[in-house]
Amino acid sequence: MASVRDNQYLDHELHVALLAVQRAAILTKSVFHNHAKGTLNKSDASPVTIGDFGAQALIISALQHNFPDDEIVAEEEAKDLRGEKGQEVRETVWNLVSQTRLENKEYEETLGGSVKSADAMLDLIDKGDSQGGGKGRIWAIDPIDGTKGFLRGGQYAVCLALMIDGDVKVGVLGCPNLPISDSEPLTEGIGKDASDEEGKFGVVFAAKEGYGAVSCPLSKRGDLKMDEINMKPLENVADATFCESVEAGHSSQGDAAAIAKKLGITKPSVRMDSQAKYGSIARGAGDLYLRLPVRADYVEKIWDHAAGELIVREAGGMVTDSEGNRLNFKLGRTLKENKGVIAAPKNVHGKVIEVVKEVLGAKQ
Ligand SMILES: Nc1ncnc2c1ncn2[C@@H]1O[C@H](COP(=O)(O)O)[C@@H](OP(=O)(O)O)[C@H]1O
Ligand SMILES: [Mg+2]
Repeated sequence: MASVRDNQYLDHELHVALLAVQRAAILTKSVFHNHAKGTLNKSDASPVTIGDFGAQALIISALQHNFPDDEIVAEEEAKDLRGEKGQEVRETVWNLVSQTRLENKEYEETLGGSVKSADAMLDLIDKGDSQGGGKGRIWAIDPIDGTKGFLRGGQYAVCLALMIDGDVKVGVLGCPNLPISDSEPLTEGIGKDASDEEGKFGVVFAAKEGYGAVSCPLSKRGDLKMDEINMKPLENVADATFCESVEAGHSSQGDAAAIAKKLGITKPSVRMDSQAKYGSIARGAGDLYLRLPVRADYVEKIWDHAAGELIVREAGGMVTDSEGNRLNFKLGRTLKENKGVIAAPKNVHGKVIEVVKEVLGAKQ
């Protein structure tokens, strides 16, 4: 198979996405260390809010500079930052956005450099209002996925994906709190006391459709020392390690336990927030990702899955909803036709879906 590094198809898109995610992750890390740990004085803004707005502004700025005609579906909007009421938060976010840059000047230039003004920053944030759909080039952004994990010092991810005509073609996940090494066991997080030092934690996952998946250490320079990643071969599904949400409201932990039991799985689940779950199984640190609907009326958002879904597929896995259907990114900002997500190595995915259907079917 051609490698994600040795061809030119969507190369510039992948390059910009990798740099943009790294720059945004520098901002979220700084928000965690300077704000989530208590130095935010007057706070009607949560650290999550500040990090979300800042990361979204920086990513959209890079996309607009390089691909001005592309549409963008992003989670946040700038409404609450405008006017007198939004002044304090706006200034905090602007401070961060105007100060955050990659240490490598050439890379920073590729991203178009700094945002010009606080007003320009608000307009950039609001460029993420596309309604999505199955036509043309559309980027999906989740500036901080796993907001609860972010606050706990657990896992979170800066997520960016490019869809062309509704198919995910490029996906990048920045996971500041995952171990760099692809061979480290699954971990929930590094905790509130984690140091900001590079070297042990912080990884970027990336994939281009048809060309495989890679990981590289997250760096302040934006360096891209990428290694190919693959899902771990799994002959017997009973030997699997599975991951699921920390939040019981996001995925039914009871159903997951029942499914695991029926599959003969004896290892306890690893609970982690965000699309770090997709990255972790893609690099073989775990085998399955089970996301089982808790509320029938919840619709998954495209920015919560686009990048991770491609990364797992390109690492040799299969991703579907709980009925075995591929996730459909052509329907707007949400995955309105899909319920739940099941990601697994190709050879066992069918078996897992069989059991998921049995367990969920028995509840009806
Ligand atoms: N009832 C629900 N069911 C499933 N997912 C939900 C949910 N409520 C919120 N979410 C989504 O779950 C995401 C986190 O996923 P996970 O549980 O895997 O960490 C959230 O992303 P944000 O953290 O960006 O808001 C949010 O979009
Ligand atoms: Mg999210």
